[in-house]
Amino acid sequence: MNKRVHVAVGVIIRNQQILLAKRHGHLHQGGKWEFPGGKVEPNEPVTEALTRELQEELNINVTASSPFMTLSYDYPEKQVLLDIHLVTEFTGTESGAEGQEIRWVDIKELASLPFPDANQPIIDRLLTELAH
Ligand SMILES: Nc1nc2c([nH]c(=O)n2[C@@H]2O[C@H](COP(=O)(O)OP(=O)(O)OP(=O)(O)O)[C@@H](O)[C@H]2O)c(=O)[nH]1
Ligand SMILES: [Mg+2]
Repeated sequence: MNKRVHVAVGVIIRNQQILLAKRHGHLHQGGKWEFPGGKVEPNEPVTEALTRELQEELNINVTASSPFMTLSYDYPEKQVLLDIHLVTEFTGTESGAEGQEIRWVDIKELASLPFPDANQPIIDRLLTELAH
């Protein structure tokens, strides 16, 4: 029996663009684009996990965020609970602090990129609610 992995995920938005990172090839769902984030530690508040992960992965400091949606998804080998937050303000200059490729992408372009299977509802909502 595996436990569902709780993941803090940041949809970082600025000027109609979203900041994506490419997952390293050896990781789960490797080679695909992702919204930066990572596992919530035991007893850690999710917003704290979000801030910590984006500091570690992008070297930025989140200064404004709001809950966007949660999503449970069962991969054959792993069950995740994605706790997705919109990040609307941050300080610092983004970089791939763990050697990963990063990219700002127009919201409308999201539909044409490969994401982990769990992400489809996020993409759909961003396209219908935030693209203009
Ligand atoms: N960060 C992130 N993880 C996602 C997304 N979609 C998705 O299915 N996941 C899954 O959520 C899980 C947790 O992500 P993660 O980045 O913390 O995990 P990881 O196992 O690579 O290790 P880590 O704890 O060292 O960061 C992974 O199995 C990943 O495939 C997404 O958009 N962003
Ligand atoms: Mg991560």
